[in-house]
Amino acid sequence: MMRRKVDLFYSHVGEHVAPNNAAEDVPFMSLPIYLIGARGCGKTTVGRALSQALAYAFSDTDYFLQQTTQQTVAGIVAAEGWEGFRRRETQALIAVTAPSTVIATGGGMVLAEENCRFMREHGRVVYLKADPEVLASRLEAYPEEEQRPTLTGRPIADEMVEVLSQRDRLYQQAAHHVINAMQTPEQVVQTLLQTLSLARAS
Ligand SMILES: Nc1ncnc2c1ncn2[C@@H]1O[C@H](COP(=O)(O)OP(=O)(O)OP(=O)(O)O)[C@@H](O)[C@H]1O
Ligand SMILES: O=C(O)C1=C[C@@H](O)[C@@H](O)[C@H](O)C1
Ligand SMILES: [Mg+2]
Repeated sequence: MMRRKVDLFYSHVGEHVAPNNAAEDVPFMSLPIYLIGARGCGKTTVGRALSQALAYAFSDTDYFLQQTTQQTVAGIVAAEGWEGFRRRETQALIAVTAPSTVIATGGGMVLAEENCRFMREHGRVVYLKADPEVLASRLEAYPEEEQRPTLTGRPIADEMVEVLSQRDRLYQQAAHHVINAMQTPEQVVQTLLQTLSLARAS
């Protein structure tokens, strides 16, 4: 099933995956929607709800990685370092990309310029933006350390300030749209639907 969807975008030559269909070949209505933003901004939570509202498929690069490797994020990082995780994350992004799909990305997806370029070329990119204090309070409530091993070794609140100071610019640059993620998940979905339908109409 996954392979069939992926083949709509890619031709597979041996182990190599070569893009042959960028966004201009896919009707605007069916473009994949990539959700980007820091840990805890709601990419997974909101992404799943948005996919239901649009009757789209839903994929999550973190889940894809964990399913295909049968390891947690912490396990991959322990075995291969963050460098190995980031390499796999780029492959996961390509593998889950398909028309009519909402894609929740990992919080560090924008660290590689090639990932940003790929997302912008293949779909619509939405930044779920939230203040570090809001993100920290969500993550402190549900740390899920196997999915979110520490990035800096610092307490969560300090880590979120540091991470956003480095990445906010990258999220902004990669995004077609920036959405306030400090609303309830239902409100974020409604804002997303309005923003995307306005973009489709223009
Ligand atoms: N809009 C929201 N309002 C309140 N809580 C939220 C909201 N969005 C997500 N949460 C909560 O924040 C936590 C993290 O959400 P989620 O896993 O969706 O974030 P994420 O952006 O996918 O993070 P990661 O980058 O680690 O995958 C969850 O406990 C979720 O219930
Ligand atoms: O912000 C990050 O760098 C990360 C966020 C998570 O989604 C996972 O992709 C992983 O824990 C790394
Ligand atoms: Mg997530």
